[in-house]
Formats: sequence, C-alpha cells, structure tokens
Amino acid sequence: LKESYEQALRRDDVKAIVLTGAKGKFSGGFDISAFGGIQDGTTPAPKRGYVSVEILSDTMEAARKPSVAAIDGLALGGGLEVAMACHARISTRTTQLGLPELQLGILPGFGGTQRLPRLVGLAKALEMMLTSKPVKGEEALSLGLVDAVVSPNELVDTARRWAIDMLERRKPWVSSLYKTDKLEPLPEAREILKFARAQTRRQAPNLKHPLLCIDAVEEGIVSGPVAGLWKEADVFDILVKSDTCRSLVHIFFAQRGTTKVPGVTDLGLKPRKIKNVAILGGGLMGSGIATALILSGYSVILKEVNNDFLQGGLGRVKANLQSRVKKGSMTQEKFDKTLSLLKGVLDYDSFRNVDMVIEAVIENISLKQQIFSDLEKYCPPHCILASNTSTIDLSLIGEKTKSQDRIIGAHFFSPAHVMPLLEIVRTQKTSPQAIVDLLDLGKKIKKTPVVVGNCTGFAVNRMFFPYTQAALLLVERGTDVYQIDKAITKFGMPMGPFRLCDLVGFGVAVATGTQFVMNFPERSYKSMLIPLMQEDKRAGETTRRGFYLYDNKRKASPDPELKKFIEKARDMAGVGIDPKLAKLSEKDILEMIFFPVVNETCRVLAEGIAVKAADLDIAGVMGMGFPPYRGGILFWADSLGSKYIFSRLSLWAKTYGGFFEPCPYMADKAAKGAPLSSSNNDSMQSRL
Ligand SMILES: C[C@H](O)CC(=O)SCCNC(=O)CCNC(=O)[C@H](O)C(C)(C)COP(=O)(O)OP(=O)(O)OC[C@H]1O[C@@H](n2cnc3c(N)ncnc32)[C@H](O)[C@@H]1OP(=O)(O)O
Repeated sequence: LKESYEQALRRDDVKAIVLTGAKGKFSGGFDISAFGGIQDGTTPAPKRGYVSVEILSDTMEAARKPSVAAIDGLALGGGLEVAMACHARISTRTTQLGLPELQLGILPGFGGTQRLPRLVGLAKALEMMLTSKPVKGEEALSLGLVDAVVSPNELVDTARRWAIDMLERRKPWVSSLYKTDKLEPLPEAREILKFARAQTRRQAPNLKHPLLCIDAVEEGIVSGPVAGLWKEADVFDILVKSDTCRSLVHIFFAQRGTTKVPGVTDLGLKPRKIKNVAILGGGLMGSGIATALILSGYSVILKEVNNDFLQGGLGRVKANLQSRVKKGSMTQEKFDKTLSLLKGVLDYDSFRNVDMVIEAVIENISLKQQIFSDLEKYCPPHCILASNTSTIDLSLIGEKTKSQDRIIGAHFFSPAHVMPLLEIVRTQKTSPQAIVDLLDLGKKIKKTPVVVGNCTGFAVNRMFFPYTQAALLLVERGTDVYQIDKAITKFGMPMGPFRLCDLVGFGVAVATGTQFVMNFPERSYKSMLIPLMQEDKRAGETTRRGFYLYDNKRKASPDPELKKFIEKARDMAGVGIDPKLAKLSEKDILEMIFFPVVNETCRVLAEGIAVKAADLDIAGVMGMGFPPYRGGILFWADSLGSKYIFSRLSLWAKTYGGFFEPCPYMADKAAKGAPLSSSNNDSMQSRL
C-alpha cells in the first residue's frame, strides 16, 4: 500500500486515488495470524507508529492528492482504519464496517481510536469499539462514517468521480483526523468516557484492554489526535503481547478450526441440501432447536405424542420468537413469516419428505430405540437420523436399526436457540457425508459445531462433570457454597457450580450425575446433598428453592437453611469438616474445582473423543461459558504448566482419594514437562 501510494503520488498522470478491495470484499483487517510471530519474537514487530503515523497519516491522509475508499463486503479492523484515512468513503448497502479489535485482546492500532470518534461522535465510536459490532452501509451513511451508499456495480466509478470532484473542489476534501464537528463538547465527552469506563468495569471486570482503549481515545480528545495516535501505538505494543491477546487469538483460530475434521472434511464431499427437518419432542430442548432452525429459514415439523404436549411445544417456540419481537430485534412481519415455517403433527405421515430428523425426547434408552426403528420405516433413505441425547451411547440408540451410517448426535445446549455450541457426535459407523451435512446445517443456523466421538457425556458434559462433583466434595468438607460460586464467577465463568445446578434443575443434575457415577465409578464423587434437598421439594430455580432462594424476578439470594442439608450429607458421607478446606483461598478453590476438569479433559483428548485440544477449548468456551479470554480449558491449563497441575492433583489424591487422581496422559505430559495440549497422536486410540 505504501509503495503504491508513493508511486501514485509521484506520477503526474495520477490525479486522485481510489482504494478498493477484491472479490467483493474490502478488507478483514490486519493479518491475525501474524500476531503469533510478534508474540514469540520470531517476527519483528513493526516500528512504533509505522502504519498509523508514517503510512496512514503522513503518506495517505496528508497527500497532495485526494483518495476515496470504495468499500464492498466488509471493512473491519485495520481495513476500516485504512478506509478512514482516505478523504471520503463510498460503500454498498450490505457492507459491514467495524472495529472488532477488542475481541482479540488488542485495540484498533491503525488510528481507529482517533478517527472513528471524529467521524461518528465519541458515544457511537465507543459503542462500536467496546461491543465490536459492525454497522451496515445505510447506518454508516447516517452516522457519517461513509459519504455515499451505492450498488456494487457503481462503486468504483462513483468513488472515482468523487475523488475528481474533491480535486476540483466540488466536494469537501476531509482529513478525518482533524475533524471536530462530530466530537461532543469536552464536559460532555468526559461524562461519556466516565460512563463507558464504569460500564466496562462492571461488564468485564477481568479485562484491562477495553479500559486502555478508552484511555487512548481520551488522550486524543484531551491532548489532540496526534498525541492520541502515539498513545494508541504505545498501548497496542503492550496489548499485542498480553496473555489476553494470546488467548483470544487462539480462540479465533480454534473456532474456525472446528470444521476441519481429518478424514471427513478433506474427502471432497459436498454438503447435501437440507430443506425439511422434523423434530421429535416439543419440550425445552425440542422447542429451542425448532426455534433455531426456523430462524434460519428451515421448514420444521414438530412431532409430539398428544395434542396437549404438541400445543405446549408450539407455544414455547412462539414465546421464543415473541420475546425477540418484544425486545425489538424482530418485526411482526418477520415473526409471522418465521412461525409459518413450523408445523405441528402427531404422527409420522409427513416424515416421508424430511431430510433430517432430530430426536429430542426424554433420556430413555428403550423409548429412543423404538423411535429410531420407527424413523427407519417412515423417513426416506437419505434422511439423517440425529439424536439430541446428552449422555446416552448412540450405538445403543441405533442398535435395532440397519441405518447406523446415518445415525448421528446433534447435541444442542439449552436454550438451544441461544447457546452457540453444537456438539456433533459420531459413532464408528456414522458416514462422513452425514457429518458434512450436519456441519453445514450447524454453520447455517449460526452455531459453532464441534465433532466429537461417542462416549458417556461426549465432550462437554464429560469434561465438566467434575465441576459440580468437586464443588460437592469441598462443601461436604467445610468449604462455603457461596464462596465457591463467588470464586468461580470472579474467575470469569457465567455462574458457579451451585447456581448452575439450580438453573439446570436438580432432576437433570442427578440424572446426568448418575450416568457418570455408573460409568466412571473410580473417579466419581458421590454426594447425597442434592437428593437430600430434593426430599425437601427443592428442584432449583423452577421451585424457587435450590442452593439459593429466588424471588419472582429470578434474583438469587443465599439460603441460611442450607446448612442443615450439608450437615446431613456430611454425616452420610462419613466425613468431617477439614479445617484446611473450610478456609480455602480463592486460588485454591479455583484449582480444586478446575484441575479435575482439566484432568478429565485430558482423558477425553487421550481417548481421541476430540480430534484436537483446540476443539475442547472451544467446547468449554461455547458450551460451558469458560472465559474465552483465558483461551479455553487446556490453553489455560498450559499457562499454569502440566507439572504444577499434576503435582497439585497428586497431592489431593493422597488426601481425598481417586477423584483427584491424575490420569496417565497428564502424568506423561508432566514427566516430559510438555504442554497438555501438545498432540499425542501415537498414544491416542482414536475413537473417531
Ligand atoms: C492494527 C489493527 O487494528 C488490528 C486488526 O486489524 S486485527 C483484525 C481485525 N479484524 C477482525 O477481527 C476480523 C476477523 N475476521 C472475521 O471477523 C471474519 O473472519 C470475517 C467476518 C472477516 C469473515 O467471516 P466468514 O466469512 O465467516 O469467514 P471465516 O471462516 O471467519 O474466515 C475465512 C478465513 O479467513 C481467515 N481470516 C479472517 N479474517 C482474518 C484476519 N483478519 N487475519 C487472518 N486471517 C483471517 C479465517 O481464519 C479463515 O481462515 P480459514 O479458511 O483458514 O479457516
């Protein structure tokens, strides 16, 4: 860009410059894959201010020739920053313009913190940067971020004419960096900055980079844009080497890597077109899945066993959509159109036209076996037969059919129309085509799909069963329930293990817990605490009483009565209060809860349930809300070191038993001083 600009500025036959992208896209910004090299020192970091000051400000913006950005598709991060250094911007209606850098743990580093507030005003600029949300062409026009919106085929011509008009003074020739008309007066600007800081501290208490971004913006407002550019450059240099940036960049690529499955997505298979989907069961999960599908334009048949259940299911889907209309994110017209894609039925007659079935009935093996035998009879031979089971072995479900190549797990997380993860579970018999088809459907309904092997609990539930069990073990030995939840939320989880139990409900918690106790007895912790509370008619949030008490606005408060159940459970377990555990530090709580999770995640990886460690990082982030800025469970564990985790687990195993016993995979990594996420293909017995 620098060379082209210098050439264009030198040549007498060039009067003005149009900067554009290719193949319908302007730019996705700085090459994120280059961060790794800068972080580990293998790529020299560009000289401070090289792009933002030397190229964009001093070469492009200060040029004697006007330049116009012709923007189609997207202009994100560095891409938009380059466009903002031009003297005008023309976009198409669908163009997305944004500064999403905070999502990567950095701040806009090519002058974005200075130019965006000057183009759209401070309040809107902060909103765009802090939420990382792009705006589309029309909104950008009304904000003043672009100067005109035209169709893609008029784009470059319009930009060219605009540039000539600027040259001939028929249109204003504007340097964004020195614009002031959009900036709020100083006292108002200070208030906006104060508000943004307070909100950021509340919403992201563990993150520093959004606050540093606000600092850079403020510097420009208070001391002028050039001082602001240098502050931005200083902050960028610090942030690009931070743990948060490393973690978030890892998550960026890991998320995109989940759809690359060796032996499946590299076979040249094309996803088949899926138009009609049937869902069995209109409960919480079934109705959530139906909502997710119709929202992406799929025709859905919802089957229930009787009219009451059917109406209940259809009502839940309607309510899911209605809440969008209430929040203003869906128009009434879109609501009607979306709901018209859903049809309720009581029999299998209309199943002859479906391309995929997703079974979401209660977790009962014989019921599911019967359903899959029926499906084989009523559905066309190409139809994919998926189950939303969260724990039951898929081979058992399909045992009585001859269609095992098209049986697959489509494990959604509740609420299914909101949670971003889709666990795709394959058995040894599932065909690659069925996986490719489900991967495609997952992407279309805006989920991040992770392909995993078949085992009790698959990846996410399997990795996280020790989360609750460790918490129960600690509480029975004297750690405070609320202190545990507090330490875990402070770490960045959306909620602690006890609040989570209340949310999913004790019924589900016990049913899933039992699966693990049965399947992994040597390392499961059996506690009677929840069953004892169930005897008191507590089921969690639905009964307004669980580990917490809930008011009618679902606000949770501690329950003083909890003590008596804990004492009883302690007696039944035959354990006493352990003085050490009764006053654990937050760090110790965190480690005693999460290291068993890390341990189980290692087992999942060693057994080949996941293709790669990064997939499990994504599974934990998307399925359990593990904080992305810590990079996922194994990425975080590796920041602490396999040796350290192994030594802690070994110590606890001696005192508290097999629940903490480090698995052979972890022992091996610790002995070698190797990262837990390093690939171990030779010893892996892939179940995939
Ligand atoms: C100094 C500056 O201020 C710093 C910066 O500019 S930091 C970068 C800021 N830009 C961003 O954050 C944009 C990141 N990218 C995205 O949000 C999305 O990729 C997108 C909206 C551009 C496209 O989305 P979509 O069409 O779904 O395609 P997606 O699968 O995400 O990306 C396609 C490929 O491009 C890669 N890619 C996208 N943006 C990239 C970037 N900025 N750097 C490197 N690779 C990138 C992806 O990794 C993926 O690679 P793969 O095919 O090998 O997996």
